[in-house]
Amino acid sequence: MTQIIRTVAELRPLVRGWKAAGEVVGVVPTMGALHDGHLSLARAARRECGRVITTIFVNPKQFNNPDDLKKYPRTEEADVALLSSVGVDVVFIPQPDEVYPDGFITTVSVGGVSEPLEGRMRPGHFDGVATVVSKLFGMTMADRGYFGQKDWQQLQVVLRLVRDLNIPITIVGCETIREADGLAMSSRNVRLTAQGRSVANVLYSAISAAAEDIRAGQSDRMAIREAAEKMRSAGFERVEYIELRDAETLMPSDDPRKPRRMLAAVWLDGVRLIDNIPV
Ligand SMILES: Nc1ncnc2c1ncn2[C@@H]1O[C@H](COP(=O)(O)OP(=O)(O)OP(=O)(O)O)[C@@H](O)[C@H]1O
Ligand SMILES: CC(C)(CO)[C@@H](O)C(=O)[O-]
Ligand code: BAL
Repeated sequence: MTQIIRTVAELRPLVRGWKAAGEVVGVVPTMGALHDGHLSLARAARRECGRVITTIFVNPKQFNNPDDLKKYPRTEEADVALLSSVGVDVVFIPQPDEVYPDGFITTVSVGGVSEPLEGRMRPGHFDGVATVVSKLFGMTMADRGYFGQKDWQQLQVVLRLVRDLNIPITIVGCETIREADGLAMSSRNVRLTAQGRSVANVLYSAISAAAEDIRAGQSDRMAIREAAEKMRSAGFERVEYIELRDAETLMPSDDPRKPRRMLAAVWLDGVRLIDNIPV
């Protein structure tokens, strides 16, 4: 039976009971509007943990764009049904005034890895993420936290956060789940027009081809330029960035012996899409 819990006061005794019984507790933080990408995290948690909590909270502090926050899809009832089908124990839906009560003034800010790419394009975004994730870890007292590789930089920020602050949780990074044509699943995909949706997969196919070309010896810069060109010809309004970075620090890296990641953010139909792949 999946239980919906909306307050920390109700959640805490339940989790304390589980822990006293020796159960491992997993948490899957989300902002709702769930799709198969989220459910894959919940399924991984279900396989690996005795108890699973999925949190749904649209965190205002991580939206640098008020319009994006206003338009963020909210589908609570459907989300709870999907999580029940995966066998999640608790859907925790904290209320904004409990997460950020009057007088709340603390910000958790992770240096370095938060700064480039998404951090530069969405000022304040990772402070918002690091602050709410720290709170969700504290509220749920989970032993394991599940995050998607689709938000690669976010995953690296969270790994750094728990290491630097000695938060007693193991972070698990789960593979990106894609539509049949390769488009990474995202709650924002529903805002694409039919025409936009029909070309959106060019984001993944173009960066995949670039990664392949780099592995075959083409220069990083040339491969990236060709990928950007493909997206523009497919009708993308804007290629915000395509970068090849050190997979962990997200700093520029031209050393192919170290794990690298190609990360991109683009605009299509007024929707901002991101994706990333190993190189
Ligand atoms: N396609 C996916 N594959 C694997 N994990 C995913 C996928 N999409 C999202 N996730 C993960 O699910 C968690 C919650 O993400 P979130 O609620 O922001 O969903 P989203 O679909 O990425 O939404 P958004 O469009 O806002 O980026 C994050 O850890 C995120 O990385
Ligand atoms: C991790 C997260 C739930 C924090 O609000 C959010 O950034 C997300 O959905 O990826
Ligand atoms: N998936 C990361 C959350 C966000 O875009 O705000």
